Amino acid sequence: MTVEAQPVSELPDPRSLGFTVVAEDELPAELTALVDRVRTLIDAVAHTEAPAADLAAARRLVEDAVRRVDGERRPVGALVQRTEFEGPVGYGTVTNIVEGPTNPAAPPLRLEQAEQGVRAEVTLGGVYQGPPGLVHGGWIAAMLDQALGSASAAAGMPGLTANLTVDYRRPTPLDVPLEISARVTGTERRKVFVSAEIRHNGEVTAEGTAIMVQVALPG
Ligand SMILES: CCCCC/C=C\C/C=C\C/C=C\C/C=C\CCCC(=O)SCCNC(=O)CCNC(=O)[C@H](O)C(C)(C)COP(=O)(O)OP(=O)(O)OC[C@H]1O[C@@H](n2cnc3c(N)ncnc32)[C@H](O)[C@@H]1OP(=O)(O)O
Repeated sequence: MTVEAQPVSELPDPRSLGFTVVAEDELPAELTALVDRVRTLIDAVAHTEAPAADLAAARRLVEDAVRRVDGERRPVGALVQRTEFEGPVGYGTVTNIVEGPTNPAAPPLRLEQAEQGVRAEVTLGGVYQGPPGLVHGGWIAAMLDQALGSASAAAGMPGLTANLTVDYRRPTPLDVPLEISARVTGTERRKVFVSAEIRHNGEVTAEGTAIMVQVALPG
């Protein structure tokens, strides 16, 4: 495959483009702890068979919690900067639905730079269920998309997904560790070709390929 696209070694500082940026290590520990507990709450609520009185009491506590935290808000589109990704490519939206560190609706996924591309381990509980005991196929696609986009960004070529293909090879079970990995396989002009897999016990359960298109940034 031809290699005409080059990594964008000099991405502009997103702040100069009007983005709000927060460094991940500057997120308050109290916020990340709260996100973690709300994830636990979502899972508990989704599965509870508690008596009505306990449900009503819990609802009142949640209403109180909403009053406490629903004050000043970060703007939608705010970016988080992950400093362990080398160079100016470690940006993502802070509320990204698949990996955003402040988003309790996101799974506890954290893609890391690997020898080739990116990789992560994640365990998905019952709130990610599609068929009984299995991860929803849409979430499988979403996690592959996130890994594919991150592999492109980690290689210095952030872009938007133009095309995504998913093959579901085996059922992907809930409540067990899953390994996700992705890498760049080629480039052509602004197109970045990427491939990714999800594995359980070393066996591929799903694989995806995508074309990410590098979007021209001003500056
Ligand atoms: C300093 C940085 C500041 C900002 C940083 C912000 C964030 C950091 C970025 C990454 C973050 C890191 C992690 C990744 C996170 C998440 C991953 C999830 C990603 C997504 O969740 S993303 C949302 C879904 N995604 C969209 O919302 C895209 C909607 N779409 C469009 O916005 C346009 O469609 C676009 C831009 C894709 C292209 O438009 P365009 O006008 O720029 O370019 P054009 O059409 O000319 O295509 C150029 C070449 O791509 C080929 N091409 C185009 N489309 C194709 C297709 N479908 N299949 C096969 N090839 C295709 C053409 O054939 C041509 O190829 P050729 O060079 O051979 O002629």
